[in-house]
Amino acid sequence: MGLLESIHAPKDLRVLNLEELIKLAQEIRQEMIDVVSKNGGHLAPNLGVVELTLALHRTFDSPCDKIIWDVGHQTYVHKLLTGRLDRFKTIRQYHGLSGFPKRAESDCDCFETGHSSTSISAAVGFAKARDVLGERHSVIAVIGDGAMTGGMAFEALNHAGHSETNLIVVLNDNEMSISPNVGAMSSYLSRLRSDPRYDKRKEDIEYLLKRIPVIGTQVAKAVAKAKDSLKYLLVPGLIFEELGFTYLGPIDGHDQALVEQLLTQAKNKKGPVLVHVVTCKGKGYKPAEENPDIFHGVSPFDPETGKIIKKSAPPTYTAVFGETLCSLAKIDPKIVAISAAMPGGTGLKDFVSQFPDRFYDVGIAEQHAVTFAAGLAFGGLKPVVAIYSTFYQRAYDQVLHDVCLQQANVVLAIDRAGVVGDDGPTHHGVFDISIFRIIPNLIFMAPKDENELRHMLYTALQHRGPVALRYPRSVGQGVSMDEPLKEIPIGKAEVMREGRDVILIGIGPIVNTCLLAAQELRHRGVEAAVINLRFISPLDRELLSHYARQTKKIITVEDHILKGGMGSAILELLEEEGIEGVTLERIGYDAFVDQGSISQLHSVHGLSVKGIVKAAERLRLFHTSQTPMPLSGTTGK
Ligand SMILES: Cc1ncc(C[n+]2csc(CCOP(=O)(O)OP(=O)(O)O)c2C)c(N)n1
Ligand SMILES: CC(=O)[C@@H](O)[C@H](O)COP(=O)(O)O
Ligand SMILES: [Mg+2]
Repeated sequence: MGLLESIHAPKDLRVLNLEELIKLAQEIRQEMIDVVSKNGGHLAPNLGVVELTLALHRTFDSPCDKIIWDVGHQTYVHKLLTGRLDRFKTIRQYHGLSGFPKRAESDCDCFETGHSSTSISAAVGFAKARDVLGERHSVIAVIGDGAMTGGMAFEALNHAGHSETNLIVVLNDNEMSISPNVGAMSSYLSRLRSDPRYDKRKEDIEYLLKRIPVIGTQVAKAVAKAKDSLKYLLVPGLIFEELGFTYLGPIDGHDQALVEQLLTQAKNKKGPVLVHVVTCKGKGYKPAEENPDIFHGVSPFDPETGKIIKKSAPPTYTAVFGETLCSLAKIDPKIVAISAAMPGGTGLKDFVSQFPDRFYDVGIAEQHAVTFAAGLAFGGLKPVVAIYSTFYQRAYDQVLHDVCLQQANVVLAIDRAGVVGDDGPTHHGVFDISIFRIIPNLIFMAPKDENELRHMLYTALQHRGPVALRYPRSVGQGVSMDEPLKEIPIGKAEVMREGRDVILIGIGPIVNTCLLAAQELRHRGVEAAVINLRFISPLDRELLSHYARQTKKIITVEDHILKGGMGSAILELLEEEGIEGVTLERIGYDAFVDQGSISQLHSVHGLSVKGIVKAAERLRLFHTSQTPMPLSGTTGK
C-alpha cells in the first residue's frame, strides 16, 4: 500500500515526517497524471499546488478552519487528502466527482467556486460571521496570480484590509493565468519575485528603518517623509501592506518545510495577512512544466509522452470564429479584439500573432473588457469582445448600460454557449439568451453551423450598433464554407424544411437535430416544418406568426435554460400577436445542469432526435401504439 491510501482525512498528514511528505507528494502527482490522462482536466494547476495543499492541511484543521479555493480548478490534491481518493477516478464524469469544490461532496469544501476572483470576498464573509458568532477558527483564501487580476479580488482586498479581521490570503504566484499572466499587478509580482531581497525578511528592514534617529520636530517631519520613501524602496509587498495586510514572502512554494513555517507564522498573526508563495505550474511532469497553458485544462493524453490524443474532426466553432476574424481584420484596420485572459480558449491566438497592436488581453476582467470595448467603439474602432457565455454573466450591467443603452458598435462574441461538458454547472453557458434577449438595441444571433457563423460575424461587423453572437463549445458540422462572405438579413429566420403538422424551431446547431427529428417524424406520418431561428432578437415575427397559425403546434429546442429562453420568446410572440389555440412544447433545461459529456447531457435533457419525437408524441401528433417502427440510429430520452 502506498502512503496516499493511508490518508483518509487531513489529520493523517500530521504524523508524517518530511521524507514521507516528499514521497506522498510524488504519489499524488502520479495519481493525478494517471487519472487526468484518461478523463482530461486541470492538470498543471494541480501539479503546482501539491506542497502548498499538504502544508495547508497540516497547518490548519479543515473543515473547522475554512479553506476557500479561488476558481477551484486546483482542488484535486485537496480532494485526494480529504477522503475522496476512492472516487477520484470519476472526476469530471457524469455523476462523478466534480472538478471544482462541491459542498455536497465534503465538509472540507466550504465554498463552491468555478468563476474566478471570488475567494477573498467569501473569506471576508466567513471571517465576519466567525467574529459575530464569537468563534475562533482560521479562514484562508487561496488565490492564483491570474485570479488576482479580477476586479472582485481588489474589491475584497479593499474591504478586508480596512476591516482588520483575522484572515489569510495565500497568493499562489506561478506567473500564469491560463496563458502567461498580464497586467500591472502581474508586473508588480514579478518585481517582488526578482527582488534581490527575495529572502530578506520584512521585519529586518522595518527594524533598520526604526533605528533612523529622530531629532527635533522639523527634522522629525523630514525624516518621517524620508522614511516613508525609503519604506517604498525597501519593504517588499508594500501595496498589500498599504492596503492593511501583513505581507509575508515571497517564498518557494515547493519547499514543504518553508511553506509550513510561513503558514504557521500567518496563523499566529492578527488581522489580514497575505502569504506570497511562488510555484511552478505543472511542477513534476515535464510536458506540463514546458506547456503549462496546454496542460492547464487538458483533454486526454498519453501519460508517457504528454501527447494529446486527437481525433480527426471538423474545426471547432471557436477556431472558425478566430480564423474569420483574422481574415476580416486584414481588410478592415479598425477591427480590434479583446479577451479576458482567454486568448487561446476563444480562438484568438492567431489574431494575437497577426495583429499584436490590435489585441488586448485585459486579464480576468470581463466587466472591464466590455466597458473598455464601448470606449474603443466610441473612439472609432470596431471591437470584438470574445468571452465565454458563463463569464459574460459577470459583465451583464456593462453590456446593458455601457454598450446597449448607448448603442456602441461592439460585437459580443459569446463562446461556449450551451452546455460545455465536464466542467459542469459553473461553466455551462445556458443563461445568455434569457439575460441578453431582453436588452433593447441588441441584435442577438446564433448560427446553425460553422459556415453560417462566418457570415454572421461578417454581418455583425457591418452593422451599426451592438450585436451578440452565440456559438457552442464543439466541433462544427463539417459543412463546406462559401465565399464571399455576405450579410444575413437582420431578424430573418430560415425555413429549412416545410411541413403542415408542426413546427420545430431551433436556435444554433441544434437545428440540425431538429432536421433529423423531422425525418423520424415523417416515418410516423407527421410532416414537420423546421425553422432555423437565427435571430433571437429581433424575432422574425411575420414568419413565425404565419407558421404558428398554419400548424397550431410548435416544438422549440434550445441548448439553454427554459425560463426566459428562446421558447419563452416564442410564447411571448404568440401572446403579443393574439395567436390562439397553439400548443407548444419547449425542450431545454429546467435547472442547473450537471457535468457530463455534451452528447450525454443533450440526450438526458431531450435535446436529441428521440427527445423531439417524444415531445411530438406529447403534442398528440401520433400515438406510439400506432407506430411500431423503431427509431433509427438516435439517442436521447
Ligand atoms: C470569471 C472567470 N473568467 C475566466 C475564467 C477562466 N479561467 C479559469 S482558470 C483561469 C486562470 C487562473 O489563473 P490563476 O488564478 O493564476 O490559477 P493557476 O491556474 O495559474 O494556478 C481562467 C482565466 C474563470 N474561471 N472565471
Ligand atoms: C477553470 C476554467 O474556467 C477554465 O480552465 C475552463 O475549464 C476552460 O474550459 P475550456 O476547455 O472550455 O476552454
Ligand atoms: Mg497562476
